[in-house]
Amino acid sequence: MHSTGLGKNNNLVMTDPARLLIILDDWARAGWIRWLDTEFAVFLHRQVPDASPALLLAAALTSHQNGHGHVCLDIHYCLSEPGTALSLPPESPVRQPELTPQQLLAQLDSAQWTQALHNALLVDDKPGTDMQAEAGNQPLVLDSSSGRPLLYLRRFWRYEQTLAHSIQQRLLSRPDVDDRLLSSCIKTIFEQLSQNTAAELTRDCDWQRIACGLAVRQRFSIITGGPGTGKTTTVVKVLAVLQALQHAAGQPPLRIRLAAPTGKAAARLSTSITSQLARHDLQGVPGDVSTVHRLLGPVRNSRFFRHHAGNPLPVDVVVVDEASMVDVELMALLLDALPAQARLVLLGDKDQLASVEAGAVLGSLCQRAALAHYWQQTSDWITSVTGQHVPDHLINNDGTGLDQAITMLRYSHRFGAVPGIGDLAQAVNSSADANTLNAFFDGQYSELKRLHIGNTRDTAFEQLIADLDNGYGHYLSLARQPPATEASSLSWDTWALDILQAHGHFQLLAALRKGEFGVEGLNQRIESILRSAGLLPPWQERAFDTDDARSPAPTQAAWYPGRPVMVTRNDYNLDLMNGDIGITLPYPLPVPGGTELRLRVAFTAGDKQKPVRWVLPSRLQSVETVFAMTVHKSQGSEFTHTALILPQHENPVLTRELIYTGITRAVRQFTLIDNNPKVLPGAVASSVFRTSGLLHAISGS
Ligand SMILES: Nc1ncnc2c1ncn2[C@@H]1O[C@H](COP(=O)(O)OP(=O)(O)OP(=O)(O)O)[C@@H](O)[C@H]1O
Repeated sequence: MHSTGLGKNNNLVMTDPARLLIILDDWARAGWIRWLDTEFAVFLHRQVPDASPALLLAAALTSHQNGHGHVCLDIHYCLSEPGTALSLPPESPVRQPELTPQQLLAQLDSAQWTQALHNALLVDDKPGTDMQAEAGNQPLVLDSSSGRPLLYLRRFWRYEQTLAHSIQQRLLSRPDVDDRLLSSCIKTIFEQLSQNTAAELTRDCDWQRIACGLAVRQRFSIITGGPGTGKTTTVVKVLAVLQALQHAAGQPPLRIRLAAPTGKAAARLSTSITSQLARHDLQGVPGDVSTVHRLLGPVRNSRFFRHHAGNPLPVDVVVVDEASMVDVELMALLLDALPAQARLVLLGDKDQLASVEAGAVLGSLCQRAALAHYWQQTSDWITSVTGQHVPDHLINNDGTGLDQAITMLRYSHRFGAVPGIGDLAQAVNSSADANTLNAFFDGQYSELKRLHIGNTRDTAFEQLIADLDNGYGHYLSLARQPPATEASSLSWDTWALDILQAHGHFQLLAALRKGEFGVEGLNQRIESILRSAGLLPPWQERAFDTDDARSPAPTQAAWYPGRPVMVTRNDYNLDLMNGDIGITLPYPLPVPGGTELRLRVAFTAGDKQKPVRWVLPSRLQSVETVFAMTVHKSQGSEFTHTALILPQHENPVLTRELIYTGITRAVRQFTLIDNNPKVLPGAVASSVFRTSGLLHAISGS
């Protein structure tokens, strides 16, 4: 076993930078932090050799926090609850370090640590405002303006300031809107498009109308709500109202762009809006949705985009769906590229897992959404324009300007026939206890099932996976009935589209990556289950070259018909986005003397002329098998039947947000697979706390 060689001198670590670096090295070897985090501290030490160990430790932990989705290190939180704040121990540590971060942090107090951060060469401790942000050149920024010392890498601090400044500006400069005209347009559009379900008519307050009014009234607004609360339905009405106002004013139609963070989420929004457009004549409301990256225009082989403050997007309105998945950098770049006059409407579920990258922007902005905090004058305006009355307990004259721009939709229309899924998600969200959670699976809801399995060799698990109606057997049976080799390319495309659609029928989600209950172990196990069931070809180990089955190519060993893969990195050359799912299938290709079937990966292309893109497997640089998918990767997707498998032991990765996100991916049926009765309630009791100074930067000053 590796030893740091420090022996019992651990109490000297905080007095000697060299010893601290040895400890950081040990943490990286133990898999508790990344090498990048350790290297960052080493780099700073080389630049400024007299930087204190406490500062180097803070720098490494700030970098570690960025890797866990936080924009900064919250000094107080880190000292008071180091395990939770730093998500340590990690999901699958290599080993226990000689001295854990928790033990080392116990040697520090907040005043001492903050004091050690005052180093003029490395830390900017008077960062001022966004406008002066370029002035400092220290790599770290200590922002104490909220009363809590927060340590940032300068890059992230600048993104947050840019965002805060831009949102503030938009909130301050409202567009000119004639309230009487707006009121009449809302009335007309809602009457024209309303489904008028019994549920809708019996509720006291129609939040969708309120959301519509507030989104039209401002240049920045957020519509948040759980699954099926009508975010998409509402935004279509917002856009229809905006175009109607333009029309009434004799102005040309607004230039509207719709975007989502992943290709999959973009396709889902496009499908939803297109189906509404098919039912109603909505002039000027587009059905095309692009990814946010594509909207900004990526410049090949660089981190830059064509659109930025110097070359703004030619738009009047931008709508971003699934905004909880947009990280602080991308959101800052988007706001930067948006003309000052344009409206931005963010849609998303504030309770879902945040982006994997640093910065839970939507979650931070919507922290106060449940209680609305509308001013009396906002409430009066809402009543006069939309006819709705805001309940008294949601009115608060101490609300912020940002509060006035946020609407939370509170009634789900999605789960009418399958209320168990929505009710369970809500119970998870409100931290229900073990008994309440268990009661959901006692048979009262046919849409909720629970499998207790000790390991993945359990027959019940095997049956679930291979099931022909509700498991992977569904799409794989279709995949085993290809058209005739000589059939038209349209027949092959139609077949592939049916399979891609059938694949969305069932998905197994996992919380972890490693181990028997992590996606890696599960993918192997599921492959072998499906092979034994005769649903996948038997030649697992034999290499199957993608263009010639007779010449094995070791690097391509994993390709076989039926293999589902997920793209893990945007590939602009192939026009595939992170999160896109393809299925490996045979495809007829001309060869001398006839036609032969070769393996290709079929992706939905979203193009009526060419609905399927058939990609040569070897061209796919970053893909992984996706029989099991992490809950993180499942965001922005939904599946008719979703199964969530939990590990045998509690783990810091398991949080309320993760369980909620997993459950809400289910449309008709949800199956929980677990064994240890403590794991579900333990996860539901622990919530992700994303440290960020964004809310204070917008509203606190
Ligand atoms: N006011 C309403 N009355 C009746 N049905 C509604 C209403 N609003 C939305 N729906 C229906 O509820 C379903 C979900 O709506 P929608 O897709 O707009 O919700 P969402 O919040 O965008 O969902 P998701 O979180 O899944 O993206 C749709 O079938 C829609 O037609």
